[in-house]
Amino acid sequence: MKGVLLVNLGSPDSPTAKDVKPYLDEFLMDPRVIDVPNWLRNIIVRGIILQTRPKKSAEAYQKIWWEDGSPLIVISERFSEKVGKQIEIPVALGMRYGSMTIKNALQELNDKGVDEVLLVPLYPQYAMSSFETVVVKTMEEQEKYFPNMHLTTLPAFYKNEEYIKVLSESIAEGLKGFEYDHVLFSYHGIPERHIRKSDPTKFHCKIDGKCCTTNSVAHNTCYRHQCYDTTRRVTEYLGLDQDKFSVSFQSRLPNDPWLKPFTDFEFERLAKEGKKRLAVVTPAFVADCLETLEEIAMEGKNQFEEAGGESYKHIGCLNDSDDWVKVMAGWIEAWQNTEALPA
Ligand SMILES: C=CC1=C(C)c2cc3[nH]c(cc4nc(cc5[nH]c(cc1n2)c(C)c5CCC(=O)O)C(CCC(=O)O)=C4C)c(C)c3C=C
Ligand SMILES: [Fe+2]
Repeated sequence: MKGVLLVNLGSPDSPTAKDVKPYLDEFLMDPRVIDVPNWLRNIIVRGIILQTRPKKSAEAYQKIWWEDGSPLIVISERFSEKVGKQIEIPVALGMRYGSMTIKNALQELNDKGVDEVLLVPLYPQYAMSSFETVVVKTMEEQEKYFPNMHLTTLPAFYKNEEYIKVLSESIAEGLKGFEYDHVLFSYHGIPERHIRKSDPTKFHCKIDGKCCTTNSVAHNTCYRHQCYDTTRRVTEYLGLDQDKFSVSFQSRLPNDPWLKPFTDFEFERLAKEGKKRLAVVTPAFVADCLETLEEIAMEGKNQFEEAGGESYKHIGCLNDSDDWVKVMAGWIEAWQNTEALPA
């Protein structure tokens, strides 16, 4: 029997340093997130980052936490429930980090008699620190605990026409009635090294301003290309002029070189260039979370206004909107009936 496993990143159990610390430990000790030798990751994460970050992160989580819990988790649960109501096969929700484990979600499906699973990493673009780690972890759990299960993975859907349409239309809706000079497409950042590591050709990705627009098989796993391509498709759909939008990358850690331009620097640059009315969209996320609600909607607004900006709007993610639920349910039904996966 067929079933579906939706997976997102996960959140701490509560917005306290006590609960944020083990969550960050699991997250940052993932070799696909901090990709250095084990001994060095131990020093960086446990010896340095976890000494101060849990308190700071907990404070940020407190600002966005909902009565029902973490926005990312609550929204993902609502989405999963709505998708479940539109299709005929079981759906389970798991998180890569934290207490809503992938193993428990697979167990839930197994208990319902599911032995053919469609794995849906809830990330539009491919990165080794998001999409890939979900796939690898799910395969490990499946092989260890559910050897009779068969897994199929839904590919990163950044260029799928239905996704682009639903994303573009939700952005258009968010822009309605807001007079803007500029739309900033802010994607989660990753270290530049991850781009080169994920390049199967080992020579295409140079991050030189040309490689992301020169055709290559490397684009199948290139986060930077996929972010720019999402932006190109959405702005074409919306008919936005080239000088009305730009791309940036947020949420970096203070280690290696990360993808540029940085979102916080862009707030300043745009305000100083006279783009006083700014809309910000965050298409690396399908559900609003700490990175969108705190870093963009709250901190970003302050940064932009301090730099001279006058009006600012964060346009929320697709979340559990009916149109997005319909798109996901359609993909699942296509796989259920014909094994087809969205292109
Ligand atoms: C697009 C998806 C994501 C990628 C790629 C990604 C890479 C990445 N993230 C960190 C470090 C942190 N990210 C944190 C929060 C966070 N990250 C994503 C998504 C991606 N991360 C989401 C959805 C969230 C929010 C989770 C929530 O509960 O709402 C955090 C925790 C918060 C903080 O302390 O800032 C860290 C740390 C790295 C190092 C990385 C790539 C190498
Ligand atoms: Fe992150």
